[in-house]
Amino acid sequence: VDGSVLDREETYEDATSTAEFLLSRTDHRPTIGIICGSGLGGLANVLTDTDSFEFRDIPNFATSTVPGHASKLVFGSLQGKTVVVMQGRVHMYEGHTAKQVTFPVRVFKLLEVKILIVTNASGAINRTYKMGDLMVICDHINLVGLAGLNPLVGDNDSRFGPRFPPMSSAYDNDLRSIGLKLSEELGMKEFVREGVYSFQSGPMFETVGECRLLNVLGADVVGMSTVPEVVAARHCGIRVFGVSVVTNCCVMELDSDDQEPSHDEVLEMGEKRSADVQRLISKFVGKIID
Ligand SMILES: O=P(O)(O)O[C@@H]1C[C@H](O)[C@@H](CO)O1
Ligand SMILES: Nc1nc2[nH]cnc2c(=O)[nH]1
Repeated sequence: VDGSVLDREETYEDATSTAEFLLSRTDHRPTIGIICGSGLGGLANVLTDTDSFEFRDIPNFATSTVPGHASKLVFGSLQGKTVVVMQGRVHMYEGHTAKQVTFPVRVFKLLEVKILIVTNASGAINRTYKMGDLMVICDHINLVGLAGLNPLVGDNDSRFGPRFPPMSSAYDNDLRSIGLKLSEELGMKEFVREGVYSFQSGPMFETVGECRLLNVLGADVVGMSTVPEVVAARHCGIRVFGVSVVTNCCVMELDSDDQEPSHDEVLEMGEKRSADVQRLISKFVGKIID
């Protein structure tokens, strides 16, 4: 079933039936969920003992139309832990609602996933950041969500979580510390940062004025995903760790010679950094107590 054609809100019962569908087809019982961003899906290929499902074959899942997002859900082992990996994600700019975009996270909850690792590609707003940097996400600015487009709008099903969930420590402090320490041990200190991810709906990249606005607001990078997933995860009590690959630097001056962003460039840089992201996430998964 292609979730993009569903014209109703996904319910707790839908998530339950999707979880039951998956649990009846795999013996894996993951405690860690991972979502791979643009060009970063290679992580799923390092799992062993895998069971793989196309999104289009999973009831109630939407399928990604974006190059660099394979649309596969892969269960398997990574560093001795059982994980479930979304090789690619769906985005709101593809026409999906916030609830469709976050449906897999709610299914993860019903699979008894305790920790969600989110990855994405982003553009640098912070002028000290460079292309190819990795940023451990410590906070987000949910411009889309503040304007009312977020997965928690509508009836609240308290089986998932409370009506008014806090978001002031959305990115788990202990997990961030572990991630940053491991990045140092892996010799990545030179290009690993910690900062704030801002979410705009896309699919257009930002104007110069918008980049300057985001800079004033305190954003370090900007992207088109992740935040709805994190909101849904925190709502249902899943702890979150996030890593963003800075695939390009946002254009901050009008009429400058700076290169305009393109999805090809995003994919190219994502794939270039993919091995480092895989090393960091693999080591992280091996280290954390889930
Ligand atoms: O899924 P992510 O956030 O990694 O994808 C980014 C945002 C857009 O989907 C796309 C722009 O190139 O890459
Ligand atoms: N919004 C946005 N998303 C991105 N994803 C990768 N690069 C960018 C960018 O510059 N802007």
